[in-house]
Amino acid sequence: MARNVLDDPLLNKGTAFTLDERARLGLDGLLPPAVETLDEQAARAYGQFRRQPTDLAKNVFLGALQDRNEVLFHRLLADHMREMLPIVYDPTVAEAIKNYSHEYRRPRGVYLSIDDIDGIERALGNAGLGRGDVDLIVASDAEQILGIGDWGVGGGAGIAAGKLAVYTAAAGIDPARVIPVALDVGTDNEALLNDRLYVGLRHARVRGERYDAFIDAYVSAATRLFPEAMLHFEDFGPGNARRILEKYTGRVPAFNDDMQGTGAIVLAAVLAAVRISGTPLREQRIVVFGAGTAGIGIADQLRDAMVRDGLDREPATRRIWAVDQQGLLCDDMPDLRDFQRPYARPGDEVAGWAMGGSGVGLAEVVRRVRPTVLLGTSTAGGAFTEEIVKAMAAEVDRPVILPISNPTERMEARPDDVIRWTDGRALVATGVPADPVEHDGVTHVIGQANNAMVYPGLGLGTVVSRARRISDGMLQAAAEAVAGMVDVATPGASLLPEVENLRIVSATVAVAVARRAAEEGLARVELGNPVQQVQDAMWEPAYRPADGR
Ligand SMILES: NC(=O)c1ccc[n+]([C@@H]2O[C@H](COP(=O)([O-])OP(=O)(O)OC[C@H]3O[C@@H](n4cnc5c(N)ncnc54)[C@H](O)[C@@H]3O)[C@@H](O)[C@H]2O)c1
Ligand SMILES: O=C(O)C[C@H](O)C(=O)O
Ligand SMILES: [Mg+2]
Repeated sequence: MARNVLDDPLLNKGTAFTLDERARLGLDGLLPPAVETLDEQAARAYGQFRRQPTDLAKNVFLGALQDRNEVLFHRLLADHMREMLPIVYDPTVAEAIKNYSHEYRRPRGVYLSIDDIDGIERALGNAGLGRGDVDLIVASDAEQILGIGDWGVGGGAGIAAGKLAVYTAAAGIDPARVIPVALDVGTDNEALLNDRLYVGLRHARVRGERYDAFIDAYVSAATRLFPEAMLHFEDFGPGNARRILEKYTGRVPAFNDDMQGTGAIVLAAVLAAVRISGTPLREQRIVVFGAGTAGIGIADQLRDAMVRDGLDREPATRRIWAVDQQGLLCDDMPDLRDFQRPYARPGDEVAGWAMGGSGVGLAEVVRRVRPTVLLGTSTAGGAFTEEIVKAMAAEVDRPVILPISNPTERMEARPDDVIRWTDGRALVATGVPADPVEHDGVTHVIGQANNAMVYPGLGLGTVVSRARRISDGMLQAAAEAVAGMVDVATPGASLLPEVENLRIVSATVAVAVARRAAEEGLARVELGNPVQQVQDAMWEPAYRPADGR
C-alpha cells in the first residue's frame, strides 16, 4: 500500500515527504532520512538534467522524472522554461518520437487499437478517472507528426504527452485531469514495421470506413465517459484532420490544433505585424506555401479576419495565394483537396505566368503577386531562398516572413538569413525557438509562432467556462489577446510574446476565450469573475498535504 504512494507520480513527493507523512503513510524506512524541500529536490534534478550528454538524453531524463514525480517535473519546467521547453516539446520531441520504441520505458496515458474497436470504452475507463475528473484529452493518430510524417504509436503517444506537458507548464492545466491518447491505426512507415523493437500495431495504416468507425468510437466513448472533457486532435494527416473536426465540432468541444491553434497564432503574428507596418489587414497580399492542414487552417483564419476588417468574403479569399507541390493552386487542377478549392486561382489569371516542371512555382508567384506576407507550412526546409526573399523585399517595406514548419531542419528559411537578406526590414517569426539576430545595431528578437502560444490558454478558457464547443469567435478572441500583448514600438521587438511570459499569455488568452464563450452562450458555468476563475483554476507545481488530493 505504502509503496503505491511512491510509485504514483501524482502523489509521490520522494524525500519531501515530512516525517509525519512518512509515519502516517507507512513510509518509514522506505526513504533516506533527509527531509528535503521542493527547492532542494529541484536543484538536484537540475544538476542531473545538465549532466545528460544530448538533447534526446535530456528528453528521456525529463520523461522519467515525470513518471516518478509530476510536481517536481513541472516545477523544473516552470523554473527553466526557455531551456527545457525545446527539450520536452519542439524540436527535441521530434527526435524522441523517432526513437520512441528504442527509448521506451513505461507507458503513459491510453493506447487505443484499431484492432479492438469494441475495447475502446474499457481502455479509456481503465485510466481510472470518473465522469467529472477529466478536463482534457489529447489524441493523435500520428499520420503527420510535425513535419516528419508517419510515426505510428510512438508518434501518437509522444506528441500527446508533449502537448499536455505544455498545457500544464503554460496554462496550469491540472496534470491529474488529463489523458494522452495514442490512436494506433497501424503505420505506413516501413522502418517501424521492420523494427524488431517497434511497440505499435505491425500492419499498414487502416483507412476508409474502419478508420472512421474507430474515430467515431473514440469520440463517443470519450464523451460518454468524460462529458466535460475538451477533445484535442493533433497531427492527423491532411485527408482526415479537417474531416474529423468538421464532423464533431458542432457536437462536442473538439479542437484541431494544427488547423485552429496554428491559425490563431499566425493571425496573432500578422495582427502584430499590421500594427508595426501600418498596412491594414485588408490590404495584405498573402502567399501560403504548403497548402495542407496548417496552411489552409491559417488561410481560413486570415480570410475571416480580413472579412472582419471590412472586406467581403470573396475579395478576402482572393488576397490569399496558395502554393503546394503542384505549384500555385489553380481551379483547373484535377487533384485539389476540398479545403484547398476556395483558394484556387482562376486559370486565366495566371495565363502568361512562367510555368516550371511543377506548375507556377513559388519564385514566380512572389514575383507576380508581390506578397506582403509569406507563410511557410510546407515541411520543405530551405524553400524560401535568398532570391525569393530578396524579390519579396524589393517590393515591400516590411515583408512579413513566417517559416513555421517544424522541426528545425524543415524551416523554410533561417531567421538570421532572412534578416540579413532583407537588411533588417523583415518581420520574422518561426515555429521552433530561434536565437535573436543582431543586425546593424538592432537586436531582432524572433517570435515563436508555435501554436503552443495559443492552445494552452484556449484550453484553459474552455475548461473554466466548460464551453460546450469551441467556436470561431473563441479562436479569434485568443488571437487578438496574444496580439494585444506584443510590443510594437521597440525596433527589433518580437512579433509575439516571449516564451518566458507563457503563463501570463495563457491566462490572458483564457480570460478572453472564457468571456467569448459566455457571450456566445456556449459556457456551461456562470462566469461571474473570469479573471479570478482563471487564476483559481491554474494548477501550480507545489506539494499538497499527502492525503489532500
Ligand atoms: N508552428 C506551428 O505552430 C505549426 C503548427 C502546425 C503545423 N506546423 C508545421 O507545418 C508543417 C505542415 O504541417 P501540416 O500538418 O499542415 O502537414 P500537411 O501534410 O497537412 O501539409 C503539408 C503540405 O505541404 C505540401 N508540401 C510538401 N512539400 C512541399 C514542397 N516541396 N512544396 C510545396 N508544398 C509542399 C504538402 O503537399 C501538403 O499539402 C509541418 O512542418 C508542421 O510541423 C507548424
Ligand atoms: O507541435 C508543434 O510544435 C506545432 C505543431 O502542432 C506542429 O505540428 O508542428
Ligand atoms: Mg501539430
